[in-house]
Amino acid sequence: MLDEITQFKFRLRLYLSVFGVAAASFFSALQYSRGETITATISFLGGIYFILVIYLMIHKRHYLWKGRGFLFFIPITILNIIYLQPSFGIYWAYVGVVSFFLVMELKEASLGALAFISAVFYLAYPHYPDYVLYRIYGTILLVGLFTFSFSYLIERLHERINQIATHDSLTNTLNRYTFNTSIEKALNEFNRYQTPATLLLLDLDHFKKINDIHGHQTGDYVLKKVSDLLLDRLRSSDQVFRYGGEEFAILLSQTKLDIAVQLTEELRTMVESHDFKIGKSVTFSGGLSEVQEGDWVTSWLKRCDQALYQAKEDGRNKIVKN
Ligand SMILES: Nc1nc2c(ncn2[C@@H]2O[C@H](COP(=O)(O)OP(=O)(O)OP(=O)(O)O)[C@@H](O)[C@H]2O)c(=O)[nH]1
Repeated sequence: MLDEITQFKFRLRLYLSVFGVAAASFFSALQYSRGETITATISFLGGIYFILVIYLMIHKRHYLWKGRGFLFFIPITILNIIYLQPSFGIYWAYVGVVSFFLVMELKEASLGALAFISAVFYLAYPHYPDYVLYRIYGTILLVGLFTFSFSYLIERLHERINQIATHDSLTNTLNRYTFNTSIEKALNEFNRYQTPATLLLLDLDHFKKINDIHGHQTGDYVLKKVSDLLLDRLRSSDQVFRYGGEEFAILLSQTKLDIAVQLTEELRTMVESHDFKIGKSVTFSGGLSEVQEGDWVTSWLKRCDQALYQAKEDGRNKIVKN
């Protein structure tokens, strides 16, 4: 769902850029034949810009300047048309307002559209009687307001779906789906740039007893609190995942094994010394392993699993590296 929305946005911007090339070529030729050399040159440069946008989108999956280059061509061309031919040029103002929200990010699109609307109002002012002018102003403002509202709603929904798709609803840590993609990415970065990374698998000790003695709600509270402690302590570049029921995974990017061991010891004592108000301390066991030459996701995970198993075997509340 999430990928579909992102891909739809990407494709829409690609098709609009193709349309931009066609429109720019047509208008450039037309304007040139009419002797409007300056306008023809702007349209021509617009066409080149859109070709560049399309090229980078197809070959690099990159959206040039986040669509900002659009500002220099479409709005300026429309304003120019309104200036030269106010009686029919004004119709393009509506298209101009909407197009900001299709090609740019919401904040920049809103500011751009506001500046554009002000310029349209200024250019239209001397050419229409009051009763027509107010209708033009009113309808352009409403189109701007409605388009902004829809775009705002879509952006909020997108953020919400993103949060639901990537996070665990109880603990607010990242979920298993995100774990798979993140671990692949860490492995690729190691293979390509030798960027170190250490993975920690962490399992709460005797968690079943907490559930059995204090009830599921208290169990949930403990899981949530442990996650909060971990998230508060770690850097934003580190990623905490809920790997299973009472098992977490922490991906420490740019971190070598020895540093990771020190950090995990700190996390272990932090959780152990926290008062969960259940009459005894909560502890965890952890298995650590750094990514190595020739690793696959499975081999890296297997080493962590073995280390975690060893930590449990050694009496729990322990950290083992592998
Ligand atoms: N409250 C709560 N409990 C959960 C959740 N997910 C898993 N559990 C419980 O976690 C417990 C895990 O039990 P075990 O796998 O035996 O592990 P343990 O009791 O921690 O024992 P060791 O790992 O060997 O130290 C089970 O009772 C699960 O029901 C959850 O989301 N909320």
